[in-house]
Amino acid sequence: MTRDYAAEPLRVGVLGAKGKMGAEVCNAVEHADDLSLVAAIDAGDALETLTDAGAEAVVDFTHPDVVMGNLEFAVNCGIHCVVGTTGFTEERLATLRGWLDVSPGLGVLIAPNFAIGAVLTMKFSELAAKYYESVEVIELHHPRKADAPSGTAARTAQLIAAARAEAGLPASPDATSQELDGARGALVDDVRVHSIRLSGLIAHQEVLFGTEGETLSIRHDSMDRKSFMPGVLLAVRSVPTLPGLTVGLDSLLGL
Ligand SMILES: NC(=O)C1=CN([C@@H]2O[C@H](COP(=O)(O)OP(=O)(O)OC[C@H]3O[C@@H](n4cnc5c(N)ncnc54)[C@H](OP(=O)(O)O)[C@@H]3O)[C@@H](O)[C@H]2O)C=CC1
Ligand SMILES: O=C(O)C1=N[C@H](C(=O)O)C[C@H](O)C1
Repeated sequence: MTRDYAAEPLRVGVLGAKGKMGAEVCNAVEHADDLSLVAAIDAGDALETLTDAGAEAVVDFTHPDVVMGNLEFAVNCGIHCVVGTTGFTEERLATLRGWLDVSPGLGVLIAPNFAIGAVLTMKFSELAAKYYESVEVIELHHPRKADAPSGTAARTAQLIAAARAEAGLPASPDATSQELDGARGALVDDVRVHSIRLSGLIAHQEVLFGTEGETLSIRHDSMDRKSFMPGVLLAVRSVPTLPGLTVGLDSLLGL
């Protein structure tokens, strides 16, 4: 029998519930009439709490080191997953697809960034990429962030690099021949990415394009973690009807 989500709220569990994002997600789910928070789990808590509580979907904002274990448990238990945690390499995505192949009907949605403006920044950057000979990405975050570059910056660089490759563009021009280690940032698929960590910041990104006589800057700023919540709630409501692996919010936003 098909589950009628309109008649009964979707039962949601949150992993990383005491963290900066997890606490915000718990609050957002609690305030949504069509969702019910049935489990709030943090480090040291048993994952079985999810199944005991009858969770139908789980949201993971934990840590790159633990997210795969969490997802393996949830997928094995037939729980749909929405994932904001970073650290998803192609290898990890392939592993996930393998798990989902034997779990028909189950959905996992992973988004490097749930803020609408950040999703648009990635899309706009992908569109602009083929028109400029130079590009560099700067991401700026709070100093408690574990990973660098950010998942968003890595994804942005990959999208730009793919668009440049398709257009037949070579690497951005750069005459640097003497470099203090790290001064030119990290290379992600041939695109330079620079990571700033600064107290007072939350999550920010600027993509700089340049060609003869002009530059284009595309910038997004999340000044409050509430900026991620509309995207997270959209993903939670959508994931039960999105079987398989979905990466990014683009398709849910009609992009
Ligand atoms: N996609 C997006 O839009 C966004 C993604 N992120 C990403 O989300 C992740 C979390 O970010 P943030 O909330 O800032 O980080 P926090 O460190 O504030 O929160 C993570 C929480 O997860 C807990 N945790 C650790 N291991 C487990 C586990 N095995 N099971 C359950 N909980 C666990 C941590 O506990 P403890 O501290 O005790 O280890 C902590 O409370 C990061 O990867 C970040 O990059 C962040 C913002 C937006
Ligand atoms: O750790 C964070 O804070 C953020 N992490 C995500 C990332 O690495 O891209 C999303 C956003 O930038 C905030």
